[in-house]
Amino acid sequence: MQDLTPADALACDPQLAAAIRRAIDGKTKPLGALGRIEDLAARIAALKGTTEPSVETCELIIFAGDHGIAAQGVSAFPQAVTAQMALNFLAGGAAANVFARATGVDLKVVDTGIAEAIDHPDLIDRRMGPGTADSSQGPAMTPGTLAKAIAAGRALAEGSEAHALAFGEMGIANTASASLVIHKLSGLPLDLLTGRGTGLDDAGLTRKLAVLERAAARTGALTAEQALAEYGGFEIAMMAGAMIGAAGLRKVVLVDGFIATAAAMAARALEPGCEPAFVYCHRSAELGHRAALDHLGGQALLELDLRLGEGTGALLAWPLVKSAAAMLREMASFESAGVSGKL
Ligand SMILES: Cc1cc2ncn([C@H]3O[C@H](COP(=O)(O)O)[C@@H](O)[C@H]3O)c2cc1C
Ligand SMILES: O=C(O)c1cccnc1
Repeated sequence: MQDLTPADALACDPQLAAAIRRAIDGKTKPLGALGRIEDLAARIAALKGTTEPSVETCELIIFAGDHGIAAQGVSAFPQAVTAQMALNFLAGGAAANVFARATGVDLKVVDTGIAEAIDHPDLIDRRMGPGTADSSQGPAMTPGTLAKAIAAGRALAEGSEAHALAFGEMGIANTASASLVIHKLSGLPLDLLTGRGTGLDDAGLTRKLAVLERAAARTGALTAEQALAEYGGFEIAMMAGAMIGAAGLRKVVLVDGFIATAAAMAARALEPGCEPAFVYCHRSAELGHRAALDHLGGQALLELDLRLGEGTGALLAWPLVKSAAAMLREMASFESAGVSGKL
């Protein structure tokens, strides 16, 4: 990999950190009264390198791709749903479309490798192939394809004018892929990371865990590149690249649920300097998300028992992110408003 954000490039200098804290504490409110929105505002200001950050526009990029491991019966839904849902996104009818409209976010859909190719004028074609290979049998993709997927994701993020980028995904069986990637990157046990996804019953969950344990046993300790090539999806790899690209431009990265967290963990392993750009938007009800977030030291903004993906949790958190930045930029200080301080 070349030309990545240098480690610590996004770190905030102590003088600016102190100025941001003073600016927040000087606003017309009791000290700390905006709670975690203050912490969020401080992080955004540090990322943007100013006490008055502008974070007013957001775009959601949904990466769709299929997974060979779906053939092992690890999802409650058939693979055809990936293509069908991609068409639903393009027609504006999915949960992500509705939330994007409600929160004023532009939405793009990328084909990273849907099994059945779709012809639609608004679909962005970054096909790496007709889905990954079955990672319970061998590597999901070659190192060359992985590099192409990461580069494509970076370029997409770098081509966006939005101040913040949210990333969503669609890919039947991608909770299986995410569990394997997180397992290899974190060392957390698979049984803590393997959930019901789209709604497997008890027998289905037992089968899924057995498939994932077999798949994981094919390999030993892996680098982040190896973990993504062995077990990733095209959409997870492209999302990881997009997260690195967005962070390199100091865009706020809105990290969605379990699958997006797998991409964030990989992005952070590939480029540790990108972490300050990440806002963990919600904690998914998918088993394993809590453990993955704890491993990353990330505290999710929302806990709504969502377990959908598509970027839905990131979209719901966007008004919080936008409001936190606006607070710093627009809210009066005790001094400017002539409000008396604490007795
Ligand atoms: C109709 C429908 C819409 C979705 N939107 C997101 N997902 C979510 O479910 C899938 C992951 O779960 P699993 O690993 O169990 O297949 C992904 O496509 C994810 O985005 C959906 C799933 C379905 C069925
Ligand atoms: O949290 C997620 O990203 C998720 C959970 C279940 C199914 N699809 C996605």
